[in-house]
Amino acid sequence: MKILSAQQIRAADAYTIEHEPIRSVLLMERAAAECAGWMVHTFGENPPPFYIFCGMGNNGGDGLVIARLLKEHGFSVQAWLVHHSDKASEDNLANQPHYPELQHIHSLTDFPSIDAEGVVVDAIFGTGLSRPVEGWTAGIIHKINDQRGRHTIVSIDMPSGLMADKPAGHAPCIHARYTLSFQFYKLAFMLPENADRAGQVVILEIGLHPDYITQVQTRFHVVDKHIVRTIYQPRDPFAHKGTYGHSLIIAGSYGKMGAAVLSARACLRAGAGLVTAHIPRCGYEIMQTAVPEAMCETEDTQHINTHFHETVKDSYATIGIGPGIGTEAATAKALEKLLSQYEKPMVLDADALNIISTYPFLLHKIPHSSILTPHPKEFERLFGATEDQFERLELLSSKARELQLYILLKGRYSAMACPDGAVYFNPTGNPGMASAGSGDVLTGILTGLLCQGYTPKAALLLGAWLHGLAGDLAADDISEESLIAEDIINYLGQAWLNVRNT
Ligand SMILES: NC(=O)C1=CN([C@@H]2O[C@H](COP(=O)(O)OP(=O)(O)OC[C@H]3O[C@@H](n4cnc5c(N)ncnc54)[C@H](OP(=O)(O)O)[C@@H]3O)[C@@H](O)[C@H]2O)[C@H](O)CC1
Ligand SMILES: [K+]
Repeated sequence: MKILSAQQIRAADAYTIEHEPIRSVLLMERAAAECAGWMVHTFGENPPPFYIFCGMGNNGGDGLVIARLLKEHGFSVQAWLVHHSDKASEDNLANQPHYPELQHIHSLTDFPSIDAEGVVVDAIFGTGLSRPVEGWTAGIIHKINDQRGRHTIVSIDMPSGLMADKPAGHAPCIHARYTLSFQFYKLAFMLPENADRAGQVVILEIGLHPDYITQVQTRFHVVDKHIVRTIYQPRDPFAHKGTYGHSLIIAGSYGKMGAAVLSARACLRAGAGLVTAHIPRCGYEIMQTAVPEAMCETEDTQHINTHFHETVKDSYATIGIGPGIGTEAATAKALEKLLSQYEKPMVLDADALNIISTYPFLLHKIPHSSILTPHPKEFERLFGATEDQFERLELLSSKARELQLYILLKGRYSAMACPDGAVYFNPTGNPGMASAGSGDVLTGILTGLLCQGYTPKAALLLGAWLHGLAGDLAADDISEESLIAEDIINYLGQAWLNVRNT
């Protein structure tokens, strides 16, 4: 799914009005009907009172229509027009008479008391916000946020105060429980700094013109079922274990053999034909017992150091390196030799990335189209700090282009930058996965997908999706709280079935 900028959304709006064709006030009616429908579906069983705050633009217009529709549905509704500007938009004005009970807010003192527990609908600003909100209007936003404990806040299209494609910094902004976003995610929703502003994002189809959506060019995308289904390749009925490649997992050290076990097992569950785990001697029994399907090569010491580069053969379809290997000087030396010698795309994570941030010249030795999977701290160590998360996104994208690598920056919506400048966000996953070993599993999955012949881009998008989906399926069964990395591996099979049957 494409992520459009605020300007592109306006253009989609205009294109739809001209080419469907449809009057703009009816497009507003359609968008608002989707919102009202969602509210009836979500709150309809025992409907609470609705308090709807409308702005002067078309976001406010949506709010006015929602107020009318919910009232017609028999809900208890109160609506206010927040006069932040002197002039209302045309479609806002057209809808005001259809909601005669409309009340007005001209200053902070007009803010009503809304005591009975209910739903606060924020329809003050949408994609038309052009600057940070100031003065008494900012005060209204703070007053609405103060109601968070008692009321459920639902924002229409955007939480008021947030700009779709610019940093909001500390500007006043609604903190919504839900954001009902029209047709597309906005870039701002993808960034961790806005997580508690947008809340849970629900995408509502409002029938914007498909021709515009198909032809519009955008760098940012959200991975969806359609993309994943297109990537998925069913297995060859005549396959043998050689068909799906042989991968090498280089992982583990004394006290961190779990990382190697998780990566190797995830690599197998992702579908690699054969897996060899290259590990220190101290982990031999552990690996052979925990993952009997994997072959083992060992080092004589407690760390990977002396000769792992010597074992690397061209017959390995790919390599996953990093989980738990430590950052000893000898390990760094061996990594350098490996990078000089191996030419196919590989997966680098964790300590492999930490070593590279200490010896940045190694960045230029990584085989093109390899996949790096840093978490935000590792990313900062590799590429430096940024002022805000929009800037970090640009840095991510420019590094992927410059180095011709795929870089996955871990997060709620992991951002995956491609060598051509495109950035994909992965929507699957949950907070239960923010625990030890989850990244080692991802390394294994990505290596397993590369190994069986998926292109690096396909492996990246599908791997991140499967990893998150397996975590979601596990959390549905055993809760986010008790989820551990091994559960992600255990539910990978169900995630595969889900992808296959979509
Ligand atoms: N996506 C679609 O196709 C559809 C979207 N709809 C809804 O329309 C809004 C966008 O509506 P728009 O009228 O362009 O903008 P807003 O309603 O978000 O806000 C515009 C008004 O806000 C004023 N403004 C802007 N910044 C500030 C500020 N910092 N402080 C005070 N006032 C501000 C602006 O006035 P100016 O002074 O800047 O002229 C406008 O009065 C979209 O989000 C959807 O909700 C359609 O309904 C359906 C199709
Ligand atoms: K809003």
